[in-house]
Amino acid sequence: MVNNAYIALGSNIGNRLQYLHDAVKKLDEHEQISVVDTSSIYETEPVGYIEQDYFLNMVVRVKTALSPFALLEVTRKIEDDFGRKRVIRWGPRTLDLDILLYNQENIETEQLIIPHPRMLERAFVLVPLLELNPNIYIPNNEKSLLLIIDELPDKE
Ligand SMILES: Nc1nc2nc(S)n(CCO)c2c(=O)[nH]1
Repeated sequence: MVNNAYIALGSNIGNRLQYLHDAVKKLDEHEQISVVDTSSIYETEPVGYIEQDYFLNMVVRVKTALSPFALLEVTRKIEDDFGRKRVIRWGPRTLDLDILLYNQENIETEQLIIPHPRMLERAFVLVPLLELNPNIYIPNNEKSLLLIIDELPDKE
């Protein structure tokens, strides 16, 4: 059974573009993952934590035979391979991979929550996601994503 998943990538340290490019390549090189679509790369203002450098963000669509948990292990390994130190939660990072959606499933466990719990608050996720699929369905959400983006609080 081939599954469809969307993964958000972000980087705001070092050669951000190279990190994103290499991470997408690593995903695609995995024998049970193929990257079938990649969004544009967006420069975005950091949200969440204190002053950080701007991020480069993108979203990719993958086809995979892996379970959500096996896919999570692969994304965590790629983050670690790129020297992602989870020193400060929400702090600067060489590379961040977040599983956004997996088929149209709802998953709520300690290690993994899908749909990603903060994705509807993040223009840096929703905009590239809509680029890939303007009609994307997000489980447990009935609101138009464009309306959600419009209503996101501006940086004060
Ligand atoms: N613009 C932007 N802000 C962020 N804040 C955090 S935490 N992150 C890491 C994603 O979890 C980002 C990000 O990727 N982009």
